Amino acid sequence: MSPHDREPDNSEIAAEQEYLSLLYRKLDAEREVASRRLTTALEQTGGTPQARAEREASTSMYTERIAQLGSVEQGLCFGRLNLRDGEQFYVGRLGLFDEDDEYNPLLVDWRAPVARPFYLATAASPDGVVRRRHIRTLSRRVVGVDDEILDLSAADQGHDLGLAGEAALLAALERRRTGEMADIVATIQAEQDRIIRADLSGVFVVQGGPGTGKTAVALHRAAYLLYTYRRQLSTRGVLVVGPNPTFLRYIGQVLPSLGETGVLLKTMGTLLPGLRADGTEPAGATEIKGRDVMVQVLADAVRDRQVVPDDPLEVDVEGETLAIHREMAERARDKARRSQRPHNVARRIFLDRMLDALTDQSVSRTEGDVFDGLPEIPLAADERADAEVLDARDRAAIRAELAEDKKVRAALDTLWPMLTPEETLSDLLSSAERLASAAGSVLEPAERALLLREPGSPWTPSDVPLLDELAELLGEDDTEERAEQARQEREQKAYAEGVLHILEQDEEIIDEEVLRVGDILDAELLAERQDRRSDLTAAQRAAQDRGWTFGHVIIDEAQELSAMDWRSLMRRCPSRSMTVVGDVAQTGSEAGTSSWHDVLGPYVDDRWRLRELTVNYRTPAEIMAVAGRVLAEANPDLSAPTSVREAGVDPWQIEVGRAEAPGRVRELVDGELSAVDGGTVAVLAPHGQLDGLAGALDGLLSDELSGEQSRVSLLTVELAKGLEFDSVVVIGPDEVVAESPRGLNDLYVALTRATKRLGIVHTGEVLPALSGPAKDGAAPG
Ligand SMILES: Nc1ncnc2c1ncn2[C@@H]1O[C@H](COP(=O)(O)OP(=O)(O)OP(=O)(O)O)[C@@H](O)[C@H]1O
Repeated sequence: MSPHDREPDNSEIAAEQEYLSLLYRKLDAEREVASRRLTTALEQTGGTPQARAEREASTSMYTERIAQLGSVEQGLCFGRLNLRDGEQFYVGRLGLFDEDDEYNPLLVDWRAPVARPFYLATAASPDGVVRRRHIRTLSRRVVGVDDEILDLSAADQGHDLGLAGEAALLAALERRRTGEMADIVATIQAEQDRIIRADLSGVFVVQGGPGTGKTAVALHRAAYLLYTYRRQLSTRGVLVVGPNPTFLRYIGQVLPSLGETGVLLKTMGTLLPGLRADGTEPAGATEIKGRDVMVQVLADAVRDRQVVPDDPLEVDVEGETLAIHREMAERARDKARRSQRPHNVARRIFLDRMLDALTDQSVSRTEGDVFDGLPEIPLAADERADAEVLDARDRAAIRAELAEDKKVRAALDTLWPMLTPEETLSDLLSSAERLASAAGSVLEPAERALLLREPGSPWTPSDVPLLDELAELLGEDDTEERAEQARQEREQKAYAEGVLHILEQDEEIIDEEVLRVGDILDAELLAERQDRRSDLTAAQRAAQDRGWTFGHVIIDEAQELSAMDWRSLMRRCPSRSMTVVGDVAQTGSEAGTSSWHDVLGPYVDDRWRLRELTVNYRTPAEIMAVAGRVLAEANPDLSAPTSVREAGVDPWQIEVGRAEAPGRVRELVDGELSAVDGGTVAVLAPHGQLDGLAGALDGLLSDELSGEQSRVSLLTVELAKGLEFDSVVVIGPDEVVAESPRGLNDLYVALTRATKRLGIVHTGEVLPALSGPAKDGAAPG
């Protein structure tokens, strides 16, 4: 507690309780209104198309409102500001207004500009705030209030780290972890707030050590942007990309708890609609597939599928033998390639040209046959045309027959096949020959051998950007579908124009000051509303559409992404409105980066902003002392963030033979479970020890089948990225380090997952970074 804090008495708690009860009554009343309106909208049937469209819009609006009102039940109001001019207002999860008092705010949404001093004001820079009060609640009950007095005479900030609402913050940090991330809306710190409310445009990089709140900040930023730029973002949606499904489950509740449901959460492995890429592969293969040279490899792989025959290819068409010559195919291929269209679209050009050539061949044969039967008569040039036996109609009929002929089609298919991204990539990666042809000049034979795999192997996350690239290179020949869609859109727009025209005529008051329908709705927008697809939210539509582009993209653990991943994500965000969150000291993937400049440069040059977070809210100082030594060895240029608190417990370390480890770990985990009293425990282990440990921890771990979440997790470091637990037991640190070229980074990640306790079980060599002078705590039991 800073020197300016004052212990409030019970009468203040009682007064806050009274106000909180008023807010909940208001919330209940709003819920009831929304439910009644929803019921009315659902009960109505029939009517004109316009009435139906309006009803659908009302139904989704009230459904969304009810969900939003439900999501703010816990922690509805968490703060109060008293300003120097005598004004006072309450800050909470959403805005509530008093209709009976000129819509004065009863509760201000935390994202509204007036709520900002709640997060930013300090004693040195009070921003008009005299007192900031944190209100702690449990369900609908006030359980405590913490005050900070921020007046002009208080020049001392009271704490080196400049924490706002220190008591409330520490209470939030001390809470037991449940396996799901909680929102931090009541205790956002000033350095975090500046990131959350940063401008929407451009690429914004948030670099920060473990536990500095990068993920929390990224998610609150999504909620803030959706609130502040709703009109802009609700049509294109926001995409949040995380490292793995476990992480998405961990953060899954944060945005709904802030009343936001319209965000699409994805991993790279699930980025493409309808494709699940959860296979595994050697780390070396992931690194190679992530390199930017793969763009060239894939382009060449597609060109390799555009074939010309060395020897004439003969095709029997109803007793006649037509020949596809090399030159004929080459001319057609050159023309199709010159069009610069994607492979499947350019195919049409190739086919047209080939059919023309085959038709010529067939026509001249037929004509030759006819003339062969006649005596030789020399013809003048102008007489020759008249002497053609077959006219244009006959030619067209022959061409149509050739186009329909199965054998002709099969022959042309071998030369320029219609391809899907999946078959192209699978064919490439399962053929040493194809790989040599497409990648011979950019990959060494040993590297190509690493990529080679059995046909039908499961897709891996590193395949996803390659499939995405191929989808671009191949394109879709959707000429007919597009013509039909354009026709429907024209019809809808014409109908919408008619509706607008009638509405404009109905407007009785034509006054410059009064908003007219046309000012807020144009025919295109109205047509879009008419479109059946627009019943879905932007996030739902985006989830079904590979080519969807988002209004904003947030990438967490962004240091893990490969050059090819970046290319895929940039494609989804042509506006380059992005929040990139990560820590280059935690990079585990060989394909990942250690420099933001390297990965962003190709897309935005140096036009990106960087903000750093420096305070570690998760890991206590005692644990960071150990982790910091590992970081110093992994990357002497980087420094670990400063811990906000101490746990009062030193990390413990023991040495155990590898064979006895599983049994011993079981005992240690039991001890940790009781030490964290209802909290969570994670065992982080190298791949090589997972099976033995899974056996030993049987009955304690989550059941994947029943979906039942347990308090104990057994994970590799890769899967623990971004997560946190009350107690962490790291097994075989030497093996964790040896398993990957970035092994020391992995160990740093493992050591920084704990909120309270850390134990280290050495099953081999004790690494120098861990055998230093740190005090050893006692292992439980
Ligand atoms: N202002 C805050 N108030 C309360 N809790 C906070 C605050 N900032 C961060 N935390 C908590 O600190 C923990 C770490 O936050 P988070 O996971 O976002 O960090 P991170 O920087 O993404 O970490 P890592 O890089 O290790 O994954 C979380 O439990 C988060 O809720």
